[in-house]
Amino acid sequence: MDYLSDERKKSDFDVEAMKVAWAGSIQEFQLSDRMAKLVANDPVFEKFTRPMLGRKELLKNTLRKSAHAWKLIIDLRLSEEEAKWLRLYVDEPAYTDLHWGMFIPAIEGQGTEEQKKKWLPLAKKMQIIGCYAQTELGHGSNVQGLETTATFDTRTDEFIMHSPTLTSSKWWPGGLGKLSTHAVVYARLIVGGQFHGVHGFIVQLRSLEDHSPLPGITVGDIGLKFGNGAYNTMDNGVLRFDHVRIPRNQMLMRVSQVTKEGKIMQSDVPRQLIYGTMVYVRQTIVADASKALSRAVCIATRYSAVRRQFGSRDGGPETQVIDYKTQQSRLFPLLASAYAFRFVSEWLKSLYLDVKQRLEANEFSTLPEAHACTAGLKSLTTTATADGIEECRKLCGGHGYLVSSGLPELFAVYIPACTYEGDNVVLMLQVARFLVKTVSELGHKKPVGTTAYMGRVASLMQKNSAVQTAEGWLNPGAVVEAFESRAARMAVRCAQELAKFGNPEEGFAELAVDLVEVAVSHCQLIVVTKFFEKLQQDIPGKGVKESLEVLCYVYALFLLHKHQGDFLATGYLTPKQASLANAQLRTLYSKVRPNAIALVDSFSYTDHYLGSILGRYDGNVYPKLYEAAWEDPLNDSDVIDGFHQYVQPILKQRLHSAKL
Ligand SMILES: CCCCCCCCCC/C=C\CCCC(=O)SCCNC(=O)CCNC(=O)[C@H](O)C(C)(C)COP(=O)(O)OP(=O)(O)OC[C@H]1O[C@@H](n2cnc3c(N)ncnc32)[C@H](O)[C@@H]1OP(=O)(O)O
Ligand SMILES: Cc1cc2nc3c(=O)[nH]c(=O)nc-3n(C[C@H](O)[C@H](O)[C@H](O)COP(=O)(O)OP(=O)(O)OC[C@H]3O[C@@H](n4cnc5c(N)ncnc54)[C@H](O)[C@@H]3O)c2cc1C
Repeated sequence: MDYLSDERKKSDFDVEAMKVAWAGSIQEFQLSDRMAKLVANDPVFEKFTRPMLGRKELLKNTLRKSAHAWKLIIDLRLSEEEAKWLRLYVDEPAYTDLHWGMFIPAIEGQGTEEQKKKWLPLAKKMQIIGCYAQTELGHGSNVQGLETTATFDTRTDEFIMHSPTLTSSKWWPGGLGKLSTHAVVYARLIVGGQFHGVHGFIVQLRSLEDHSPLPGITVGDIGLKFGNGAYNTMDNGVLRFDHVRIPRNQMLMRVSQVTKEGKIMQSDVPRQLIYGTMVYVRQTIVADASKALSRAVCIATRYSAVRRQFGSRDGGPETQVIDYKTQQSRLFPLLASAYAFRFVSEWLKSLYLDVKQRLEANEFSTLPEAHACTAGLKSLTTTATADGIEECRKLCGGHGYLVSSGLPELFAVYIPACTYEGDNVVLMLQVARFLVKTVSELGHKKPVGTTAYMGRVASLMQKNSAVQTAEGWLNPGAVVEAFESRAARMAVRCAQELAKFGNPEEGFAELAVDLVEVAVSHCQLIVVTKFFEKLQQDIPGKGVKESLEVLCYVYALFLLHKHQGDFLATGYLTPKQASLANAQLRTLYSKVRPNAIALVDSFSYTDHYLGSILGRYDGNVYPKLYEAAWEDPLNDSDVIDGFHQYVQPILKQRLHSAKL
């Protein structure tokens, strides 16, 4: 029985066509759908019991699933793209994520042709397992502050890898603790007693025969992390070197080379390329944000349509909680954000692929913008997604707190995204630096790409919003101009404040809070603009484009409402115009309402991937919650273990004293 069928009938767009719009293309949809079903129908990938497992059992279970996934990849001859989708739908962080997601990309991006030829075939056949060992106990954000040393020994033509202090211990790398045989280790290059910057080195950690750590290497897991199950399927590790020798050709040498004689040779490649793997991964994290947020939103939306509270008249049904305006005002902006992040990630991927091609051809001019966009959008989308998952839990009331809602584990597994691959505040400060530089160069350099609007800064500073009615806000030009003006005005005002400091670094430190706000406003502008640009494309299917238009305005006007202080303080909007935007937002919520279930169905998530009783496709929530309660190990017996030993004596004592 489909308890949500009435809801599904209300929608006025073609859901199958929306699935394609969400996936990006029919090919991508079919590929993803095939992998989702493959995983959902395979009992090895069962995940409901995960939060009940102890750490060792949990990790072993992950190894079993990863081995099975690898067997499927080989047996079914899956392409790299198919394998990525398969791992996504298995939905369990594993050592393989870092192997494929960072170790291999680090060698691809920073290795020489010779190094790639040697290491990539081994890694791609999984004859070695690698991780990305950058962060240390004492330093994560400050990469130039890393303490591990790689000292070149001209006599033996080797580097000596060493951990000189406790704080130089590598700490956090995923897959390092128990599984990696190799790592790309970031360390201070020392040649002839001089420091020559931080570089990556391929280091073997464990024997390929019996997996024991090699001499001079101390390696282990850093311990239990937040939440049951969640990210504890990953062996984040600690690593120390005691004068471990590696051949010279294991330094990744695309950026700088060390000769046999101990000479440093700089190629034309900028040193920032050493950070290139982070640009790649940050871009994938933006795509992951839309997946995580859409999952949470799918659960909360379906459950909000099933759940009823108050409002019964003449014995009729109570009100579906999704019909409360307050519920809509919390839920629908998140639904719109999931779509907004999906489309901005699509754009970011194309930007990244373009930069990658240019880098391969030794053309580096677009790298700073790619860094700013990946850093800023990673920060913006992961912050919003982490907050959004928690909001979805609250939107589900008490049942959202049950593990079987799927939300607690999703939250626990997701929130480190605000920290890993760059703390979100640190990353926004990188965007701010890029913007301040752009403003300072306005007189002699035409801004391009995502900062092109700064080229119109004079008019953006003068012209105020012309919107006169609530309908006036349903105009892409009016909305985009509002976001451009806010971002440009905030950036210019900050630049003026900065100019008052004799020492720019001192000014940057003092104004850091304002600078982060400038960076956020710039990144929100990018997301809004890319959503409108998406709507310029041909999007087939009855009502699909119209529904996306509604979501685009919801996303933009919700941000405008949330940050109205900025829009008012910069003088671009009057209080009346801000309140008209809010009135329009209320109208938009009622347009989303009939389509809400169809909009989350369009994510095309299987019940397996959602992993939530509240978010079941058929809406059959209460019987399934009731059944699941009886499957809890505590309900194996009527009287629990420990009762006779610890509780009964207390009860008996009470009976005894009552008799007295
Ligand atoms: C099969 C596929 C699966 C896909 C899944 C993938 C994996 C999924 C996720 C897995 C889960 C977890 C993985 C987590 C992994 C990690 O966390 S790895 C560790 C990440 N660490 C960080 O992100 C550290 C953050 N810190 C930094 O990035 C910096 O070093 C920082 C930029 C903050 C340092 O600032 P400064 O000290 O000012 O920097 P400098 O070194 O002096 O350099 C400044 C110049 O360099 C430019 N820059 C900085 N970063 C980059 C970059 N990434 N790319 C290009 N350019 C960069 C910066 O703009 C300065 O340029 P300028 O001098 O102004 O011209
Ligand atoms: C689950 C997980 C997986 C990870 N996987 C890996 C991995 O595979 N490989 C790897 O190398 N690393 C990994 N890391 C480490 C991760 O990349 C770092 O933790 C991250 O970059 C943040 O650095 P940090 O811990 O030094 O934070 P810190 O920099 O110590 O941050 C602490 C606080 O200080 C603030 N702060 C720091 N610097 C500044 C500044 N300049 N201005 C203002 N505020 C500042 C931050 O905003 C934050 O509030 C992982 C971390 C986690 C949690």
